[in-house]
Amino acid sequence: MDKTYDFIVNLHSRTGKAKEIWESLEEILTKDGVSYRVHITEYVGHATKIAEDLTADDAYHFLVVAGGDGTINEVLNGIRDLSKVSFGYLPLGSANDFARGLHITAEPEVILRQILASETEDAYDLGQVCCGGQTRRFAISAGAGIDAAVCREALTSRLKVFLNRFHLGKLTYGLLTVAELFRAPFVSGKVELTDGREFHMKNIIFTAAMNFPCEGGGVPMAPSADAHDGKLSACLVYGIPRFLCLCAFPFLIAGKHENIRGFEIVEAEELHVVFDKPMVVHADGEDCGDQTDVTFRCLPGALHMPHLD
Ligand SMILES: Nc1ncnc2c1ncn2[C@@H]1O[C@H](COP(=O)(O)OP(=O)(O)OP(=O)(O)O)[C@@H](O)[C@H]1O
Repeated sequence: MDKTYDFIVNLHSRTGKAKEIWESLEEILTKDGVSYRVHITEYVGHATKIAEDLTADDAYHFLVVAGGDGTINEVLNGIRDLSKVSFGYLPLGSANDFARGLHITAEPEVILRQILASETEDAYDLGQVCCGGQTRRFAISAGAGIDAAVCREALTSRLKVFLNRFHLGKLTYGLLTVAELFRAPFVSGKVELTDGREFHMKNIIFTAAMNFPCEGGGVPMAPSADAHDGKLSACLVYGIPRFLCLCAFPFLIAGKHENIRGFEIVEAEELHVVFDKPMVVHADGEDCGDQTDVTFRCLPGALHMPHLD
């Protein structure tokens, strides 16, 4: 099989730091005589278009995404048929929750060499969110409520740009979360799981459907989420006063929130959530609008990645 790699690169990831890392990676590709093409993203949403165009035929494709979690989500939502794609990943973002979930900790140069040397693939679950007439895939998490509102704010946050300069980008999420906690509307709703369980929720803070344990730059919403089990782990937070929720955040950040009042972690192949007022919804931090009816679903083993030694 012709192994030409298509690199989809977001030079704007990590507030532009990705550019210099990518330049050193491209030197390796040139020096090693690798057969490859580079597709640099030029605007928000471009990675989806690039992936759509690359996978429009019936051939098998070796894609490698170089960027952050937002770029991964865009590419995932452009791929026509996931079963015909090998999905390599070079973490160049600021939150890097996808890399964290995969336990990819090596330097990008090392990961690149591992991808190029890989002969086999590993399959991982993905998530899918359906709401407001749209269907989006997600790799890490999707959710409604405060975490989604924070993602919306973070997309345009000057605070993130500022903090990224000091390698403190993930602090953005903490600061924005405290602000959102006290300005979010009071919403009630119901969650139905595939096994028939139902949760009736008042004063919903958020519902986060996790494929990997962490979102928001390492916050372990569902510490035991496993992208090999065919299920999503949902963290439901509701029914507690907001100041108590704020007091519980250190436990959330430490991944010790499971037994705290107001925090519930449930596993399911699918969750259907209905709210009495619109809540902000996100998929991997990408804004899915304000919605009242949302379905989160697991797509077992849908993502094929080069096995890294
Ligand atoms: N040329 C471009 N100009 C401006 N924005 C772009 C461009 N190309 C891509 N983007 C946008 O940059 C956003 C953020 O990129 P990405 O997620 O890769 O990096 P990050 O925010 O640093 O990482 P993380 O999501 O892990 O925190 C993406 O949502 C994408 O739409």
